[in-house]
Amino acid sequence: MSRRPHYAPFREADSLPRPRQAAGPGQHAGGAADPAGGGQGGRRAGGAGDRAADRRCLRPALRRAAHLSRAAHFTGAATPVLARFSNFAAIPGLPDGHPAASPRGLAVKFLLPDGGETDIVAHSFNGFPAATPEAFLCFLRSLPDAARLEALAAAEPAVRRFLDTPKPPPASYASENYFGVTAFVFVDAAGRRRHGRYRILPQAGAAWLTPEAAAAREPGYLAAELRSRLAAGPVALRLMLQLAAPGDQTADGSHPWPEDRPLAELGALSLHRLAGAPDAARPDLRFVPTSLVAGIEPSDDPMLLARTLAYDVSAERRARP
Ligand code: HEM
Repeated sequence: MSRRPHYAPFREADSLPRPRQAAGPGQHAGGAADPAGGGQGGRRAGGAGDRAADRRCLRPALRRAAHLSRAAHFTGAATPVLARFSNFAAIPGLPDGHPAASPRGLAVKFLLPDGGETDIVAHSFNGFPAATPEAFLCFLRSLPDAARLEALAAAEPAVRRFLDTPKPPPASYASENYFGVTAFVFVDAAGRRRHGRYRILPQAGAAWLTPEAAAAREPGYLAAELRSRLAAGPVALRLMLQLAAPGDQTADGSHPWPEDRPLAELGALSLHRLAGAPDAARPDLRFVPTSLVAGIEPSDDPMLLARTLAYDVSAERRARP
């Protein structure tokens, strides 16, 4: 099915709703991953990423609002988007119900009227096991060795929290909460600057399976569920922005801000159908957190530069014949 994208601003009164509780993800699963080779998220060249691009991309419609940023897609008409759901761990063939498949990823590309693009890359854990690229490399290198990983967790609270926080398998990619983790600076038309972190939340609320129930499902149950869900109607998600309070640190995505920070509603994402060619077949398709437009600027988080470089290397390798 295919519908024209639609987009409409929320009422002003809706733009700063009360904070809501983030979903509680669950137990970690490791998974060897090499940032240069494809890294975190299971989208390495020739691996699960290709499959994800083929089966889990959507060309949806975005309906949104908000006045926190002068970015064109926050202030104009409906903006088409392309989204990709994914699993953690760069392990081709890993079943969707495997513990190492969490956290789940959701990347969104806004296809702007002037031909430009801007991306959001989010995952289903409100944090990250590392605050710096060096610490993330250390984490990745420790994954194959349980004793080394445990020693790292004992020394690094962010690793401990990532491993110990439950990350239950979702009932659907569309029933998971996604966190942008990295802060950005949002600049409005008057030049006012505020730090914020994206969240993408299911309109109908989150729903998870028990690990046992997920393990009993078919290996690709999430892709199959998404396909049948879209045949019945659009996936409805809320694009939110958690706003920093004065003094909140903005350089460390491994530390979430307190839940009492306000959540602004930027708009509604409506995903209508699986992407067809040429989007699903684009070998160079990539979602990069520093693909920004006027009105959204990078924060002082050092991960941003490392991610930009790593995602480009990964996408280039994937595009190679
Ligand atoms: C230094 C830190 C990081 C490195 C080196 C890294 C590396 C990578 C690489 C190489 C990819 C594959 C990109 C591609 O092939 O197109 C990727 C994808 C991804 N990463 Fe990271 N990552 C980092 C931090 C993060 C953080 C903090 C998050 C939290 C949201 C995150 C979430 C994701 C997601 C959701 C994807 C899949 C995006 C897609 O579908 O294209 N990563 N990462």
